[in-house]
Amino acid sequence: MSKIKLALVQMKGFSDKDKTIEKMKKKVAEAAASGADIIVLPEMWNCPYGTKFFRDYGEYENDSKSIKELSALAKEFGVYLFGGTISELDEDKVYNTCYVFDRQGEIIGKHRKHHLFDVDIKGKMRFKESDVLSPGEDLTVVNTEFGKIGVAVCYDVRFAGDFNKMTKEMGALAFIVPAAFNTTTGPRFWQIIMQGRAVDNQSFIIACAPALDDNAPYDAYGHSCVVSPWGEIIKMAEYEETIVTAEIDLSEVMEARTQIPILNPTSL
Ligand SMILES: O=C(O)CCC(=O)C(=O)O
Repeated sequence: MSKIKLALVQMKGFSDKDKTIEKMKKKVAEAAASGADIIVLPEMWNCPYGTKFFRDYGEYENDSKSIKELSALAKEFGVYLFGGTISELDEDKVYNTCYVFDRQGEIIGKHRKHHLFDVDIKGKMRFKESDVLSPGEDLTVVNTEFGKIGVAVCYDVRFAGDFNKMTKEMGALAFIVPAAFNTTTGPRFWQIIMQGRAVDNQSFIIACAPALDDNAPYDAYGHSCVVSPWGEIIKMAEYEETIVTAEIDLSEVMEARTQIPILNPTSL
């Protein structure tokens, strides 16, 4: 079984988390109605994007309304749900965490953002996630009925070596990237990075981002996308709310890797 129907929920939230959770439920129902096997949400979908919000919006895993709702949705619609990210509290630490649910609503993976977005772009933008967030330690590849899928969160996508390790050592055939690029770095880097990771791993890249929201403190770039192992943009959204659907065939990964054997160069 190599064909997968995808639905990426490019949404914006409210400052009221409960209201955002209700909206997310409607969007996931809409995505499921498209026949999706895998539904993906954006980075920090239930929290305004900013270091001053992360702790307040955080949830402990064993008492998390967001996780309960995501699990129930995965089960109700019988889909894999890559639950974007939420702010995860663990003792005194805060992580930016993606939970992955199978068709029964069980958690099959959890990825804590590994590389924190600490940048100082002169005259344009300063962001220091490490003021509040702690970095995750691990790379994450989950097992699905379709094959192995790597998970990375936003800035993680810039680290080509990690992706290469997930491909070569951990068997990833596709990557799901909940992200929230911004209108400063997005226009310059988003597409080229997504195509870069697709081409250098000969894998599908599936990236889901929040929609741009004039009322939010952070200017999200949107542009959720699906890129093929050949680097083709199969689908890419613009800035507005939308659900990006696409059907991909994982057999293309092995075709690309066989025809251009960069991952196993001694095989020729
Ligand atoms: O890498 C970038 O340019 C943006 C990353 C980002 O916005 C994030 O990690 O939240």
